[in-house]
This record gives sequence, C-alpha cells and structure tokens, in this order.
Amino acid sequence: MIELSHIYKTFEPGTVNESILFTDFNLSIHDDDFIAVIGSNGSGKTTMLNLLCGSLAPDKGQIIKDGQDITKMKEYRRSEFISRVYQDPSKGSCPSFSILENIALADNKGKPYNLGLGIKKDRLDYYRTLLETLKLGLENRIHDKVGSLSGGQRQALAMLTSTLTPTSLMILDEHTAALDPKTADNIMELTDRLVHEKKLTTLMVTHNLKFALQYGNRLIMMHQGKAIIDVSGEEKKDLPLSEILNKFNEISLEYGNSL
Ligand SMILES: Nc1ncnc2c1ncn2[C@@H]1O[C@H](COP(=O)(O)OP(=O)(O)OP(=O)(O)O)[C@@H](O)[C@H]1O
Repeated sequence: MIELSHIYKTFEPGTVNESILFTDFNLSIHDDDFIAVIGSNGSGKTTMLNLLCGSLAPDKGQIIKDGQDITKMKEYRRSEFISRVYQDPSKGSCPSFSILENIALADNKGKPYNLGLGIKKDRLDYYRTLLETLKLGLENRIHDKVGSLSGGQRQALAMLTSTLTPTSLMILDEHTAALDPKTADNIMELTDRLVHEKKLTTLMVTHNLKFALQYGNRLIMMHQGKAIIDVSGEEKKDLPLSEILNKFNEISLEYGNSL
C-alpha cells in the first residue's frame, strides 16, 4: 500500500502568485487498486503524481510505502518501485536506441549492465515473445530505432518496458491523450491486460471519462486539491456518466461557466 498522508503543498508561498493546492490531503492506494483519476484542469492530478514519484516534495505530510516513510527518498530511488508512463510517447523510451536496446535497458534496471556485453539468445527470444503480445509486429523490427516508431507503437513499448521488472506502483499520466481514438482504445486494452496479468497497483490520470468509467476498480475525481468523488467496486460500476458530468457542471458553475 502507498499512502499520501496529511499532505500540504503551496506553490510560490508568500508571493502574489501564491497557490495553495493541498491542505491535509490523504490518499491510500491499496495493492489491488486500479484507480482512474479525473478532474478539472489545475485540480492537482499531476502534482499528486509528482509527490508520489518524488519529483516534488510536500511542505508537510508523509508518503508511506508499506509502512515505511519514503517522503525524503530521492526520485531515482523511488523509480526502482514506481514506474511512470507519460502523455508524450517520446518520453517513455530512448529514440536513438533500438527496440531491443530499450527493452534490454529496462530489463536490467537497477543492475550493473553494459550494453557492449550483448544479449543472450534465450533473453532475445524472451523479448521477442513479449513483443509478440503487443500484436504490432515489433518482434520483427527489434533492431529498428525507436525514434522511427509511431506514437502508439512507442506508447505500447513504454507500457511493456515499464512493467518488465516488478513494480509496486504503475503511474499512467494521461498516457492515451496524444493518441488517435482507435490507438488509444488499443493501448487501454493492453493496459488492462498488463494490470490484470501482472497484478499491478495502478494510478491512471485521464481526461477520457469513457476510459475512467470502463477501466479500473476505483474512480477518483479531483477538484481544487481535494478528492470530491472516491468510489470503488459496485459503487463505481453503478456510477452513471450523468453524475460525473453534473459534478463537472457544478465545478464549472463555480467559475461562472456552465457546460
Ligand atoms: N511548479 C509550479 N509552480 C507554481 N504553480 C504550480 C506548479 N505546479 C503546479 N502548480 C499549480 O498547481 C495547480 C495544480 O496543477 P496540476 O498540474 O497538478 O493540475 P492538473 O490537475 O494536473 O491539471 P491538468 O489537468 O491541466 O494537467 C495549478 O493551479 C497549477 O498552476
């Protein structure tokens, strides 16, 4: 379990641009959670992910993993057990490396490794088998540079590489937002399959309400640094789209704009 406990975060405190975002924010992510996070722009979704990954420190509060306080743990150390797939497909892989090199690098995350030593035949066969599961024909292109792949292909590869080694939390940061609708559907199906096959604890931020309702066991809606909806199980399954749209309308009305 990973917890954000009594988190406070203010940006640019004491200046005219001061922005108080989190005031005693709490979130417990359980091991069997696949959480879809939705919310208005500026509601704090990315900041929440950054706090979990360690790219941002809270002003007050703790981040706890399985009872251990990791608040002060550096981001690179947390990356050993937290993986993140970004909105921009170019962020999840190295374009000047081949597909094979990218997979080998991910496979050897945290281990002393030298690309010059080469990749053993049985490992190569294993990587090909993994690539076959993506059903994109990438297993026949293992020596192609990743920079030559489409956004959808790169995102599929990023999903594969980020789940190659055991991970305690997979963070999906609007990972389908830059893809066309059909490719986004395919990546979501792949995501769902990997989450279930590997029993991944997953936190997915999305602006796609269809995906948020269709996938995951839990749905959280953020607004102004608070979780204004947090439903799971049957309650999530029964949640009508109209209720979410009404909430968005209420939020929007606060700012003087109805949907
Ligand atoms: N580094 C920063 N400096 C100043 N303000 C920031 C910083 N990062 C975030 N904020 C502010 O915190 C608030 C929440 O931002 P955040 O990016 O977490 O929202 P979000 O829910 O991810 O939005 P979006 O859906 O637009 O991506 C916003 O008001 C934003 O301007």
